[in-house]
Amino acid sequence: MSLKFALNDGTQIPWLGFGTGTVLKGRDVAASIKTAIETGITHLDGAQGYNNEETLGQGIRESGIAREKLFITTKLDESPTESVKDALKTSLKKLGLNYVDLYLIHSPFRAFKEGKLKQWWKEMEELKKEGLAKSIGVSNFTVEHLQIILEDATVVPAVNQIEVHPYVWDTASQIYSFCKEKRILIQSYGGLSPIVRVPGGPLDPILASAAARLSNESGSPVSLGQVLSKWLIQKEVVVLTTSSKASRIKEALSTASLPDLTADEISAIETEGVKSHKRFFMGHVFNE
Ligand SMILES: NC(=O)C1=CN([C@@H]2O[C@H](COP(=O)(O)OP(=O)(O)OC[C@H]3O[C@@H](n4cnc5c(N)ncnc54)[C@H](O)[C@@H]3O)[C@@H](O)[C@H]2O)C=CC1
Ligand SMILES: O=CCc1c[nH]c2ccccc12
Repeated sequence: MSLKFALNDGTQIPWLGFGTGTVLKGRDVAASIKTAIETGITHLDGAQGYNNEETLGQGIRESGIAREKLFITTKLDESPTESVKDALKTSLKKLGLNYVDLYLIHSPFRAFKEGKLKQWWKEMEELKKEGLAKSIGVSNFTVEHLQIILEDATVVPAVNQIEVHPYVWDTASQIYSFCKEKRILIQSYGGLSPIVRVPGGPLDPILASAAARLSNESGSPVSLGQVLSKWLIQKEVVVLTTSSKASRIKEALSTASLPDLTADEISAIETEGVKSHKRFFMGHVFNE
């Protein structure tokens, strides 16, 4: 049985999601999606803005897996040209689906500037009521953005998808704590940044020493990436990653069953991480 986290609306979400943004944005993802599903992925993360929802849907169909076995997310663009409902209907048509498991507001930036955050959230709540999205949530929201929609919300966002890794833990931890208190699950993206985007940083020796201990204990090789993902799992944070290689997907999937990191290892990862702030995605939100 693979690990799932509970959402505040009573549904469950697989801890690991396969992303179709970043390196896959604008590309034909059908083959990657089929490989991911055949390797054991059941959670797929898409977005209107990734411009590949058609081939995401194609990959799902070609995999032959039953719809109800999958958890599928897509996101409302930051500057949609249609109403929120029409935008989701367009996404569903492209995906070839009747509903998504999770629909997210991709970014608060534009709606916040135009004073439309509350109105967008009301429209999101309607979509959930109509069953077009089983769960609804947000992405790239700071505490300030969340507080605005929570003032009038009848549905608390199920998730907030943000950049989380040790090099942004100084700011991400504040959003994480607020969301924990409100029972909003955090989904992390960019989680492998310390090893894929800025390798050689102060975190590497700590990741290497934890990986060596876990390798000894589990009897099979554990990578630095798995240590980063294990850190997130132990915080009950969903991990979004991507790879066209079945071997890397297999490795990622096996992370949940590794022995736990110790409290000292977790503390060392966070202490070293916050010494070296490096943000890769949420600059448009935080203006850093
Ligand atoms: N809501 C938002 O604003 C954003 C959402 N996302 C979502 O999150 C997903 C994942 O984001 P990423 O930053 O790409 O994830 P990530 O930080 O896990 O990086 C993935 C990269 O790492 C490489 N990789 C994967 N496994 C590896 C391993 N074991 N060793 C070394 N390299 C490895 C891959 O080739 C890929 O280039 C996106 O596809 C998208 O769905 C991403 C960015 C922003
Ligand atoms: O998902 C990654 C970053 C992001 C935030 N808003 C958009 C819109 C379109 C593509 C990517 C993104």
